[in-house]
Amino acid sequence: MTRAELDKQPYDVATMFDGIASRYDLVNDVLSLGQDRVWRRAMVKAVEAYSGELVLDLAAGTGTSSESFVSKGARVIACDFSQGMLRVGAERRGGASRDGVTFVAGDALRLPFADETFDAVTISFGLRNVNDVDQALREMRRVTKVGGRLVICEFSHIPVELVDKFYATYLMAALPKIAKCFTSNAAAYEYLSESIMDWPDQAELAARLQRAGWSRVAWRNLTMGVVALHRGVRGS
Ligand SMILES: C[S@@+](CC[C@H](N)C(=O)[O-])C[C@H]1O[C@@H](n2cnc3c(N)ncnc32)[C@H](O)[C@@H]1O
Repeated sequence: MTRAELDKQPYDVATMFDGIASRYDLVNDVLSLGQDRVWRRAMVKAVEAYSGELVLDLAAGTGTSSESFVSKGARVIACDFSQGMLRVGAERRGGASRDGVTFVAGDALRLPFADETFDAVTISFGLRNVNDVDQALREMRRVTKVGGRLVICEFSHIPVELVDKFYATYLMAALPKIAKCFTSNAAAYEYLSESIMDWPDQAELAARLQRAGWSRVAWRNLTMGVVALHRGVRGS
């Protein structure tokens, strides 16, 4: 089975997610010990999507990250470049456009949307998998309305050294073994661990948001920094 490498070639990333799509959400719940639900609730609060707003959930996968926003009355475009993930999401919801969520195939590096389309843009556990993070941050800004907001939910780093070492051991030794019990593509979960370890820390990601033109950049840690929520506003 295919796994991506840390150079994140788009074909390898899309094929890897095609291959794990059917059990993706189940394995997430197991590996995060249910914490993913806590992180998603925090994400909804951070985005504060109001009734009538249009939200882009980029790298939406099966749409699990998108569903939460419609409960607040917003409409969501769930965009991803893995046909397998989109298919599982659409089948589960009974159609590609249902109850406020519309699945759209698209690449984060060349988004198929006009300038200043969305009130808010979100990306959950997706940015780490993108081949050119800075280009994705610029593209997300391009499609956000002036005054609109960006919220990124992504794995990050624990600022307490001892706890971080323990977490690194879980990631590199235990996580792929546990994943093996639930999926036929354990190699995809080796990639997950490696890509988390390789990902920039909170301050560096914030600096990259600023360089991509986002204003009022800030972040907050969830579960001691296992995950961080970064936010920014399109100023002009
Ligand atoms: C870990 S999944 C996250 C799915 C969902 N957001 C969630 O929270 O469960 C990462 C997703 O990023 C998508 N992805 C990676 N690079 C992409 C790109 N360049 N354009 C669009 N989607 C991309 C993958 O296809 C995959 O579905």
